[in-house]
Amino acid sequence: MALLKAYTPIPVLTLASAGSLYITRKSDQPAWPTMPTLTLIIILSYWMIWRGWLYPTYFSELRHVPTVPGFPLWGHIIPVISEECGIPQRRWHRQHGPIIRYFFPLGCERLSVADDKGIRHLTVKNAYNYPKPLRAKLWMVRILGEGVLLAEGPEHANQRKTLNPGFSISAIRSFTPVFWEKALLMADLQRRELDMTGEPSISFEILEWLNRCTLDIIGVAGFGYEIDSLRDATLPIRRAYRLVFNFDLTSRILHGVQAFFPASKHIPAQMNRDMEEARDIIMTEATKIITEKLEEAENAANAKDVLALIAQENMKLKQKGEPGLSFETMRDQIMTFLAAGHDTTATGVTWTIHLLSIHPEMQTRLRNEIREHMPFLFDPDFTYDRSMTLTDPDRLPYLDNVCRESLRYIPPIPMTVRESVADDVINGYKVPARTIVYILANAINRMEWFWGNDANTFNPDRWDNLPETAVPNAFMTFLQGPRGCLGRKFAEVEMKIMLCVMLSRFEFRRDESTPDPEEWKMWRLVLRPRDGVTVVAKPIIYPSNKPHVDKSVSEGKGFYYNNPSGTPPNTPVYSVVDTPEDSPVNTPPESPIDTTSGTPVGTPSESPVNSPPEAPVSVLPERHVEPPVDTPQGDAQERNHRDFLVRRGSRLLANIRPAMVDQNEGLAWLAGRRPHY
Ligand code: HEM
Repeated sequence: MALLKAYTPIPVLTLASAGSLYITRKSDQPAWPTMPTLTLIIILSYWMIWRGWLYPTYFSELRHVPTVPGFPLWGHIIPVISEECGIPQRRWHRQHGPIIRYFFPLGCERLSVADDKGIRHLTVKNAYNYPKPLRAKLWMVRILGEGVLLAEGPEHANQRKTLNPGFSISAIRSFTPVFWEKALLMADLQRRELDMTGEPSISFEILEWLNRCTLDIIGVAGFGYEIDSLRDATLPIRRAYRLVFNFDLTSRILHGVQAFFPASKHIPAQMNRDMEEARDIIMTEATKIITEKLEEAENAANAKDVLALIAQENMKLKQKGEPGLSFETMRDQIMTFLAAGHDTTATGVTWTIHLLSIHPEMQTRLRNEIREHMPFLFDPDFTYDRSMTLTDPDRLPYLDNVCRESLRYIPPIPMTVRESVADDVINGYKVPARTIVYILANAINRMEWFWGNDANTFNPDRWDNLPETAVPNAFMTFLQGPRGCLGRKFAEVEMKIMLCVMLSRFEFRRDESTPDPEEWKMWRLVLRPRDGVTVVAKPIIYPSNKPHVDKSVSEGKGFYYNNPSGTPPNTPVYSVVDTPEDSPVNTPPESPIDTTSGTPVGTPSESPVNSPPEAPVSVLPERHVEPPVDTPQGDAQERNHRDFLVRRGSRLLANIRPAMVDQNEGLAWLAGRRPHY
């Protein structure tokens, strides 16, 4: 039986050849063409009758799993490839329950798991029994490199441990000035584009803008490296990612084929040439980053960016007398972060802007909240430089709700695929080794048994009043467990800051002359709108002069608005000071403990960052004006900022410190907080 269900064609081919040789000899027929013909007939019968019908129907160990009706020979490939990724499974789960079996052609069995217990088993309890299938890895490695995303087992655990400090709350706080600066630069450049048209509003394709913005952010925050694609959209690195996401029909077909037959990457097709070109460009950029920045990173004592962590790991190994990390390992890690760290967040923000553009009342409500907490963003004279510390975006409850809901409703990574290494049991069903299992965020995030009857509705307010069934594993956007997204908190803060800036600068409505992006969601690593998202953007503020982006922005010196001279203007500057490190707002709340594994449910035990801090939901913190104070941490940033103000002779208009949530209030919301996603 084991031989007959063998997955590799070699035993089948050997058996078929031996069989045909035997028949040829017995029947006294000439070897040619009898033997090859017979071999072919035996192989076809094996695949069509045994693998495509008898085995999955009557013999497979998975036959007891609720199965989607259909004939295994051709399986359910048509809905799977013709519909949006995850939609057919969403439907099948509704019909057949939380664990289902369906087929790819020739009786290839697939499982999809969509209940709390099953997901926890796959992602937390027995996560290392479910690595990514080799085929999927071979397909992704060309663009992502062999970094932490594709490493497995102890190698993965080790890499993750090395990289974890780069994604701690304090590290992310140190990156926020970069988020602000790049988001403000993007808005300023968009505004300049609008002003050049002389029209009162402009149609933007925002996915491309956001991709450039997030690419520049990961460049600086991850590697201390200015990519500056916001200023130059034609940079080869952006072209590389555009090539990867080419959605013409042949590319789509070939990408599909490659997921199963990696050797098809050698077919001389345009898509393969594009992928090779993209890979070359990305590798060249990653090589440039290492060459230019590694030495600097090695000497940056307290830096926590990805490159500094790689450099420190490298030095540690060398001090132990080991050869250190190979150049390829370091380069691949950079490739992983370049890809994983930019397209995902850009897609998430794009979908959020789209959803807000079709729900204007939510957009207005969110803008009002941003105005209330961050009035400086609406001040035409506001200027920014990296030494300023602005309001923590985690303090805006409705913003938090909108982001969570948008990421639930359209998860940028709609699915992940795994293959069991050893026999296992999920929810009482035996899962033999080499079974392909899917975790489909785009199905799970909308299951009624988690979210209630309105699971299919975009409703940010649900997060204020979640049903008890909405457990952490109901939200699979970032996955969970030791293979969950390492950059989750990074992405959440980045996303919020980009939204604050964009919504304070523009009012967005859908451009009705373009196709509905929700109807054309295409999946290639991320679930993106095929033609991007085009929105009509109308500016919120009209300063007396035209906005001006000073070249010093790209040199890391700051964002100067409305100031053609390029020198920081002598105008009021708001300094909105963040809460100190020890404030409950910045403390990651605990997750419920999984009694079996002893780890927080749905949270990788070694990663503090999968638990975003939550803002108080019921009581908005009061704000009052107070003079700048030195925090116990000796907030150098704040001191620099004060020096900056003195140097420029600027009048400090307001230094707003959001009222610290007092001890009791903090405890109250910690006790009554909502489940943590
Ligand atoms: C909204 C934005 C994002 C989403 C939805 C997202 C989602 C995910 C998901 C679903 C995975 C698991 C993939 C799999 O194993 O199949 C993942 C892994 C990962 N993500 Fe993210 N991600 C986002 C942003 C980021 C950012 C900004 C970074 C880095 C700065 C990042 C770094 C990573 C890394 C390194 C992994 C691999 C983790 C591991 O295998 O241990 N992600 N992400």
